[in-house]
Amino acid sequence: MKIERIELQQLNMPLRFRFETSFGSTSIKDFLLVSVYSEGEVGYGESVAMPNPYYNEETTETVWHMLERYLIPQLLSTPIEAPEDVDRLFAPIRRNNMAKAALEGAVWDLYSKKKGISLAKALGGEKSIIDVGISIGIEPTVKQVLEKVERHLGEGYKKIKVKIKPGFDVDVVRAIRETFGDDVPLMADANSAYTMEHLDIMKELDQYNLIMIEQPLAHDDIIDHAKLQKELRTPICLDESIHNVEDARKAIELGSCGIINIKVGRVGGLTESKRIHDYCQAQDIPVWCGGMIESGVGRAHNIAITTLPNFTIPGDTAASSRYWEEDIVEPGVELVAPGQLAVPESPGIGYKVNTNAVGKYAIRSATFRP
Ligand SMILES: O=C(O)CCC(=O)C1=CC=C[C@@H](O)[C@@H]1C(=O)O
Ligand SMILES: [Mg+2]
Repeated sequence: MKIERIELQQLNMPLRFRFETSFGSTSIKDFLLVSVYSEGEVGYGESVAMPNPYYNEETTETVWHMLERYLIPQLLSTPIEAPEDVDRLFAPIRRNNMAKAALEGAVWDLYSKKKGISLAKALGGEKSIIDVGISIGIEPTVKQVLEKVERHLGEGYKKIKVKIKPGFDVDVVRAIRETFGDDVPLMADANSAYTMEHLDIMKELDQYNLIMIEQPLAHDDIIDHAKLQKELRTPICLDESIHNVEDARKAIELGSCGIINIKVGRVGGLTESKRIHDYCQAQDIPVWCGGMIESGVGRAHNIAITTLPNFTIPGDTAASSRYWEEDIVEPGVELVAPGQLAVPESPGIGYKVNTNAVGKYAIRSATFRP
């Protein structure tokens, strides 16, 4: 693949709502778009790092730095045939997974466009339709969470995820169960807001037939999660704790989780996402695709990876219109049936990037050549 030029753009896109988790809230999406140009084709990737290092250690600025200083120069000076070569090329650099994933994802898109096949197909995906759920942030009141649950159930979303934190947990889950019944596919995500001192709260949550409790304990822990899992019948799902297939193997061997959330950015790209998927499939551990409030580009990558067969639980990839007045892809990612997205069949990510919209939201850009 002869790469002629790589463009890096920082975008600030206003969100249609304020998204709050146990570690902060945001109403502007600050992220990087990577465009890789080669012989008339462009591949797109998106960095899912947040502006501040609270979800993980990366930020928009650290990703820009890693791309500019290390990853883009390495890619521009090394001949590559396939996206897996990019994964190998970046392996000696420790962590900085979101930076690696942004560029590797753009190469996957480019590669599948050159082959004339969809990204889903290039990854070995099988589905033509995927089921999706929705992630509801922490709201000022339980009543406001209930209103959102009602709206999104009405849209047919196949899984409701609610964010919890100490003081905003059992009440939320109980109210949802009392209002909407036991059949609603419901889960809670704690973003590491609890410790083993909160075992009583976890045991209370265990009574509500949740599909899973996501990342209750520390972001860097798998030992206490294993202890906690022994106390609960609800499966624990790991998000922040899993950065690669080795983390997945160790967590599964220890019994720290029954489910894994694969976020392409957090694990360093689509190649590593596939490895984790394959390993979990062999171990009978279901996976699902977590969201990072992506623009349409990241959303399209999430749709593609979700077509692999062991993605058996609906992910967080909700419709573009939930997040954006105007997405940077056209048409936006929209439901084709209640709670379902169609997997594009056209080459690459299968969505056209709207360069006017990109220009409107761009606050910084740089171009790199071999
Ligand atoms: O709608 C989405 O894209 C999912 C958003 C979501 O739940 C998350 C996004 C970013 C960081 C976290 O707060 C969180 C998660 O942990 O899954
Ligand atoms: Mg999470």
